[in-house]
Amino acid sequence: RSASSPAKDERFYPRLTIDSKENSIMHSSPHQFKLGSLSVCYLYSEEYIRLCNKLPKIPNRASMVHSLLEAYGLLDPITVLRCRKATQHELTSFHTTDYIEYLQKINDEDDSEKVDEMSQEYGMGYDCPSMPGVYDLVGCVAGATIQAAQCLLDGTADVAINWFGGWHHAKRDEAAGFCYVNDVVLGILKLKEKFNRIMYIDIDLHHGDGVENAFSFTSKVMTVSLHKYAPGFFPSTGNQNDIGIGRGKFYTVNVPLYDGIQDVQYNSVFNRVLNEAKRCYNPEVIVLQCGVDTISGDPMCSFNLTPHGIGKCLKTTLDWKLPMLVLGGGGYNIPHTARCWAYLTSIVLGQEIPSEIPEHEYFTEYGPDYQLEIEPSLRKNHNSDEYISNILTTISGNLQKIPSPTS
Ligand SMILES: CC1(C)CN(C2CCCC2)C(=O)N1c1ccccc1/C=C/C(=O)NO
Ligand SMILES: [Zn+2]
Repeated sequence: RSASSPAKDERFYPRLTIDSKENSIMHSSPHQFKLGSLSVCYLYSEEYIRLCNKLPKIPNRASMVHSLLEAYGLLDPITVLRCRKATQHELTSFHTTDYIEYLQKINDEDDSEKVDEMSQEYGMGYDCPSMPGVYDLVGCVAGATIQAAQCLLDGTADVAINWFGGWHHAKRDEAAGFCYVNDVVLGILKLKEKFNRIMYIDIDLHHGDGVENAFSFTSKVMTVSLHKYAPGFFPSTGNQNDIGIGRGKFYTVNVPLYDGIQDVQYNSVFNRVLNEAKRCYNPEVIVLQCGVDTISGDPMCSFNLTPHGIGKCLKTTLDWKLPMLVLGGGGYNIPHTARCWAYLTSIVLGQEIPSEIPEHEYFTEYGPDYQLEIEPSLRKNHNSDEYISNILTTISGNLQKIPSPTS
């Protein structure tokens, strides 16, 4: 135990027993996570999956993710929790009552013309089409992430997973960027009931603006976002000089990147920034938004990562042995998104899974290779080494200004 951090409860450390029967088929392969088994919970319900399936730009994605996890046997060692809907009171711990009551009003309205009159006021429109059942969806997404956070508060899990959450753009009083509710903010507010220093890490292609805005004034939550930053690219915020304000100054970290970045450079940036942020901030709990619209083959066609590279980021944070809330996010090549989140789940479990996609209901979607691995594309990388080095210097300079805990 490092002297600086108070003696931590055993529950938050991975138990180093090797339960050979149900868990962790251990191989010595190089990328194999350390021996040991974490207690992991996963939030799910039929209604939740059905509602997520209806989202216009990611049809059926929730079912494909869930089915692949099942097919690989990844849910066997996991506590699968049926998620409940968030209450209006829970939703308004971040969102305005007006906005939540608006969602309730349009929930049963399927005459989209009538809805569209009110829509513009609450961010509903092209990016966030109003859809029947939107309040039910919002309740499930938020309820699942809040429940996942509760597992970490109770210590009933070391890692809590909600692959159908991670909607990081929603604002308190409006939908934004395809996000109707900011379940990430709601989960962090739940964690704040017990933890004093929460680190939010966002590796989605897009800047985690909604979460950053919610906590830019406080040092209780450090937000770190790595994302594409280019003129006109949504949400067009999150440059390296965006570092938080007031008491939150230096507790917002942004790593703006250009198209074409691949695993090695991305992992190097991630490890440098996150290990320094951890050393300076000494977080008690981690929230990781794992949007995978950064993968080669995603229609966003921007970054050029593979599940292996994203997996290395997850391993870096798992090695800290802190309780973790793991969320989904973007990912518009649906089979690739399922491949990636299945692979990340296997890393959390320290369980090796075969490259062959197992037979299951959506098997045909994984053609023509029917393999788990994804190769990088042959695309130019616009991130020069000097650009990266300058960004790292700036960020390191800012992190050094965080008062050390003893002061
Ligand atoms: C509507 C979708 C979400 C889908 N999409 C592409 C992908 C494939 C088909 C079109 C977008 O660019 N979108 C967006 C449109 C406007 C604003 C934001 C987003 C995406 C946000 C995001 O991923 N945050 O993490
Ligand atoms: Zn995204």
